[in-house]
Amino acid sequence: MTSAPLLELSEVGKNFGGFAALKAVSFTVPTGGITGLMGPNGSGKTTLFNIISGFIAPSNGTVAYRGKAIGHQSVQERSLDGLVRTFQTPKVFERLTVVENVMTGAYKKTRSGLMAGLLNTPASRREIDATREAALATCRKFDLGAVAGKQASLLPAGQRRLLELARAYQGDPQLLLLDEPSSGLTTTEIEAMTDKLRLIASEGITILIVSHDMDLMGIAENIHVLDFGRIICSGSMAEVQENTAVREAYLGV
Ligand SMILES: Nc1ncnc2c1ncn2[C@@H]1O[C@H](COP(=O)(O)OP(=O)(O)OP(=O)(O)O)[C@@H](O)[C@H]1O
Repeated sequence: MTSAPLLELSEVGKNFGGFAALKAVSFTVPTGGITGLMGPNGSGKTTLFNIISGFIAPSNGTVAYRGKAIGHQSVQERSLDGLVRTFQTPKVFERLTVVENVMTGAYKKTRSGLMAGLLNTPASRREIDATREAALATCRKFDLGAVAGKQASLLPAGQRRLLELARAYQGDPQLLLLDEPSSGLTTTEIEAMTDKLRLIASEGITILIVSHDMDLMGIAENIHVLDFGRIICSGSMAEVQENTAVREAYLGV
């Protein structure tokens, strides 16, 4: 018996004025493992991520998460339910330290929350200490232990990407949406990123990843390819690379 998909997109469309950025996009993301989303520039990948995470509403179609339509849920509600995303350009709190940045990933699930923390009650102090300890453990897991106390603005590109990943991980995701996590990284940094994604997936967290990077995309078990707002191919990396429509979309041949 196959289990229900974690995420199901049905006929999702998005119009910006008269322009159809997405046209009847349907696919599922199974629970567990890594699913990829590829496509040339402007094919609609970020628009689809924005719809799944709740930043924009689709013009048509539905997004179901854990078997339920989530169109009415805000970004925050989705994130509390374990649907956590990163951005093409890493969003890091520049003036906070690395560990403080990671702590912000967990605040939504603390009992007292950020505001109570500011009031400095004993309960909130204990909670902050526990949150900091957990964030430090995450820093070490993502090879950021040595720079945990450093201001985030001082990090080079590779560590910024890892920091964004660590912060998303601290938000306790069930489905992690990663938008171009290796963009701007060197080959060695991409290898480090790949290892961390494998580690996250091995803990049972499902990953949906957008990337242009064929090496990084090689870790996805199943890949969907968008072109001009439509899915033109779905399959393994080998199947996608062999597909004529994909070759035409990327190479124009
Ligand atoms: N808010 C908007 N208003 C109008 N058009 C938009 C808007 N957002 C996206 N588009 C258009 O929709 C199409 C898809 O854009 P999107 O950013 O989703 O593509 P992408 O595949 O993520 O591209 P890239 O790889 O360059 O990031 C593009 O033609 C883009 O210009």
